[in-house]
Amino acid sequence: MSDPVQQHQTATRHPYPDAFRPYEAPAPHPLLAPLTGFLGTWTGRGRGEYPTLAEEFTYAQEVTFSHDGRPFLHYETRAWLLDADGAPLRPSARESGWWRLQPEGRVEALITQPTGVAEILVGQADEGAAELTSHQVALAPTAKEVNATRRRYTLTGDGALDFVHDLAAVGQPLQHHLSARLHRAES
Ligand code: HEM
Repeated sequence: MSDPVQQHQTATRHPYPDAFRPYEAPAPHPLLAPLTGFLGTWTGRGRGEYPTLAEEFTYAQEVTFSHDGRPFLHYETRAWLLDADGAPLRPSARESGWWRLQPEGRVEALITQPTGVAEILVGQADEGAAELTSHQVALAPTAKEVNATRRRYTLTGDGALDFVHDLAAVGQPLQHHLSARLHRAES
C-alpha cells in the first residue's frame, strides 16, 4: 500500500490552482458575482498625499484578485514610488489578504501589511464596486499608529479599476491618502 505522507512530499504542485478570470476554471462561487469583474491583475498609476508629508507623491501599483472556487478572493498588491519622469524610485506599500463575500454583497476583508498593520474591514460589494471600512486595526509593537481606513474600488465604464484610499493615522482624522486608476495587465 502506498504511503500517503510520502506521496504528499513528492507532490510538488497544488491541485487547486487559483483562477484569475471569471471564465477560467474553477467557476467562481455565486457569492463572488458582484466582484467577478475584479478578477485578474491590474496595473496603473496613482497619486498620494497626507498632511504629515511635505509633498504629494506619484506611484505605480499592481493589484491581483484571484479565487479557488470558494466564496473569497485572494487579494495582493505592490506599489512603488515614481520620480518626476515616471521612473521607479523605490518600493513602497505591499498588502495581501482575503475578501470574504457574504450574502447580499456584504464583504469581510482581512488585509495585512509588512509595516506591521493588520486590518479587518467590512463593507458592501455592488456590481463592480466595493467599499470597505476598517472594523478593527491591529498594530505590531513598532508599527505606526493607524486608526482607520476606507477603501473604494470601482470598475469604470471604460474598463479601468479606480481605487481611492482614505486613512486616519498618526493623529490625523480620516482623509484622502491615495487615488489610482488601474488597467488590466497584459496577460
Ligand atoms: C499604494 C499604496 C500606498 C502607497 C504608495 C503609500 C505611500 C506612502 C508614502 C510615500 C508615505 C510617506 C512615507 C514614505 O515615504 O514611506 C506614506 C506614509 C504613510 N502611509 Fe502610505 N502608502 C500606501 C498605502 C498605505 C496603507 C494601505 C496604509 C495603512 C493602512 C498607509 C499608511 C501610511 C502611514 C501611517 C504613513 C505615515 C504617515 C506619517 O508618519 O506621517 N499607507 N505612504
